[in-house]
Amino acid sequence: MKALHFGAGNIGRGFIGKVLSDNGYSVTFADVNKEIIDALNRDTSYTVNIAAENGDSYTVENVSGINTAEQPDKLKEAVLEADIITTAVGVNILPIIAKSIIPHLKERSEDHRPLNIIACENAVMATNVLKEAVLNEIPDLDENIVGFPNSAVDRIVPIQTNENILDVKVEPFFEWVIEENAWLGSNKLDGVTYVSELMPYIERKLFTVNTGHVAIAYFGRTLNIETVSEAMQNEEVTNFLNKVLNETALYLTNKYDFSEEEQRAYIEKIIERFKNTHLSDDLNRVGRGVLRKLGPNDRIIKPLLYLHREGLEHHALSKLVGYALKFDNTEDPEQAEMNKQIEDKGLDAFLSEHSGLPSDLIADIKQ
Ligand SMILES: NC(=O)c1ccc[n+]([C@@H]2O[C@H](COP(=O)([O-])OP(=O)(O)OC[C@H]3O[C@@H](n4cnc5c(N)ncnc54)[C@H](O)[C@@H]3O)[C@@H](O)[C@H]2O)c1
Ligand SMILES: O=P(O)(O)OC[C@@H](O)[C@@H](O)[C@H](O)[C@H](O)CO
Repeated sequence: MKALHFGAGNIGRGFIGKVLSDNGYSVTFADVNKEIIDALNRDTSYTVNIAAENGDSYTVENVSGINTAEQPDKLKEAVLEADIITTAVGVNILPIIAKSIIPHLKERSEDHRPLNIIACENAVMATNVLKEAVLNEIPDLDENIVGFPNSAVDRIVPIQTNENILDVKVEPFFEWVIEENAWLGSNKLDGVTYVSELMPYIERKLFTVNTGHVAIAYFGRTLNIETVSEAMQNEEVTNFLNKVLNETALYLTNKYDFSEEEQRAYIEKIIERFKNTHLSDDLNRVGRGVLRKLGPNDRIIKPLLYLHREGLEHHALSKLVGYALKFDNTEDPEQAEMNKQIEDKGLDAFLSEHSGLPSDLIADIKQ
C-alpha cells in the first residue's frame, strides 16, 4: 500500500508518516526542501525519538521523497499510485497542493480504488480547502472513489536540532481524529480515532492546546522567555494561561456536549504536556504565523467573538490579542506583514478587517 504525504516537516515525519508506516504503507514524502528529500531517498528510513525519561525510539522504514519543485513526473506517478494522500504543510499552502494534484486526479478518474485525501493542519475543517479546490476543477469527480475526510491532529513536535536531519523528537502524546462518514473503504487506520462529528474534537483541540500555546508564547515573549517549558515555570504565565483556558472552556462547554469536569481534565492533561522538560519548544515557533492566528476562525478570535456576543467572560482573550500584536519575531514574515498593515491602515481598521472584531472589543483591546 502506498501513501503520498505532502510536507516532510516536523509533524509529517514525527507523526503522520509514522502512523502511516505503522499501518503498512510505504510512505513517499513530497516537499520543496531539497536537503530533506535527498536525505529521505539516501537513507530510506529515519528515527522517531519519544521525549520522555527513558523514551523509546522507533525506526520508520521504507520511506522515500519527491522534490515537488523539480520532479513533476515522479509526483504524477505517486498521485496515480497512492492509496491515501495526506498533508501537513500549513493551511495556507493547501491551495498550492490542490493545484499540483488536480491534473493527476483527473487522469486517475478511471481508477476505481478508493482514495482518501486528508489535510492534517491546525485549522477548522482544513481538508475542505482541498476538497473545494479539487471539485471546482473536477466537478464530476466521483466522491465514492475520492473521499475528503477532515481531521484533527495533536502531537507537539518542536523544530528539530538533531545531528541527523531526518530524525525527529516528539512528545509521547498523540491524537489523530478523522471524520468517519467521509472515509472511503474498509481499510481504516490503526492508531486513529474515527468520529461521526469532528467539529467538537477539532475545536476542543484548537481552542485548548493551540489557544493555550499562543497564550504562553505571546505573553511569554513579552517577558523575554524563550521556550514553552521555561514559560511553564513562571507563575505570571501560568496564571494567564489558566484564565485564557477558563474562557475557552466556557466556549467549549457551552457549544458542545463536554461537561465542565471533562474539560477541566482535558486542560490538566494539556498543562502537563506543556511542562515536558524533555522537549525544547521555541515560543517563536508556537507563535509564528501571527496573521493566521489572528484570523476570525482561528484559536483566539473565534472563541473571543462568541464569548463577547454571548456576554460571557472574555477579558483574558482580549488581552491575548494585545500580546499577539506585540509579538516580536523577526523570522515570522507574517509579523512584518501585520506591522505593515497596521502602519498603513491603523490598528482599528486592521482588527476590524482582518480579525472581524467589533468596535467595542477593539476599544477593550487597546486599553
Ligand atoms: N509541529 C506541531 O507540533 C504540529 C502539531 C499538529 C499540527 N501541526 C500542523 O502541521 C502543519 C505542519 O507543521 P510542522 O510543524 O510540521 O511544520 P514544518 O515547517 O516542520 O513542516 C512543513 C513542511 O511543509 C513543507 N512545504 C512548504 N511548502 C510546501 C509545498 N508547496 N509543497 C510541499 N511541501 C511544502 C516545508 O518545506 C516543510 O518541510 C501545520 O499546519 C501545523 O499547524 C503541527
Ligand atoms: O502549528 P501552528 O502554528 O498552528 O501552532 C503552533 C503550535 O501550537 C502547534 O504546532 C502545536 O504544537 C500542535 O498543534 C500540537 O498538536
